[in-house]
Amino acid sequence: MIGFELVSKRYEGDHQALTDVSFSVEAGEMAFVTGHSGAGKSTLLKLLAMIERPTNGVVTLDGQKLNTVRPSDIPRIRRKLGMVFQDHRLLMDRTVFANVELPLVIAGVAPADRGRRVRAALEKVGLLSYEKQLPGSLSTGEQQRVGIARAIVAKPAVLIADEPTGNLDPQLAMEIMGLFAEFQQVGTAVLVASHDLMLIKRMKKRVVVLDHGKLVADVPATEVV
Ligand SMILES: Nc1ncnc2c1ncn2[C@@H]1O[C@H](COP(=O)(O)OP(=O)(O)OP(=O)(O)O)[C@@H](O)[C@H]1O
Repeated sequence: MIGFELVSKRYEGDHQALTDVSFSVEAGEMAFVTGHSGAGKSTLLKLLAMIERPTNGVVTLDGQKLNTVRPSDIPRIRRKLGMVFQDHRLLMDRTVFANVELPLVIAGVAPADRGRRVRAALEKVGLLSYEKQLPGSLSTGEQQRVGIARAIVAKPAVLIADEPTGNLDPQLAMEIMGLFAEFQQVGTAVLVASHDLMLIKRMKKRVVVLDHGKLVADVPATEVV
């Protein structure tokens, strides 16, 4: 579902962020990508989201090579991808409902279908009764869950998250990770960048470790102790 084959990324100014990274994540699999600050975790996710392009190597999403995608095709391919950010990036002047509905509007889903799907996503994250509220009236953890509802409302094949629990307390962080694990169980490929090693250990999922842009370990879920 997600494939990296000898992927390197060099930013302008000669900064080598990733070097020859190869791994894949299958449908129904969840993996963490971890490593020190600056190790290349965000860059890896940005390549999948087509926010950045690799300098070398091949990135694939659902069998499609992203290297040769034309700019006009990017929105269509991005629909296969749900993205969650640490700072959730919600529209603060729109209701919770409108925020979660946005990907469906962009995808051209008929208004009659949107309400049902938005409510299903909000129910999944336990926020059904908040639909008419503005994000500012919600707690940080609740706002993060709205971001997750928005990421999954269009039923993406792949879910990626960049430090999604960065500013949450440990209990909430576990709850959010539990939600990701649920999506894995229904067949979504889930890739989460995090430097929270305690949390990663507790989740007992596969762990891909980056060090200065190189993949230095790929620990299967069964070997996470
Ligand atoms: N747009 C950019 N231009 C130049 N260099 C960049 C750019 N984005 C990232 N880098 C550099 O690439 C390296 C990898 O950055 P990246 O953000 O992928 O790391 P990270 O592992 O996500 O770090 P953190 O945990 O601090 O978010 C860093 O040294 C960073 O300074």
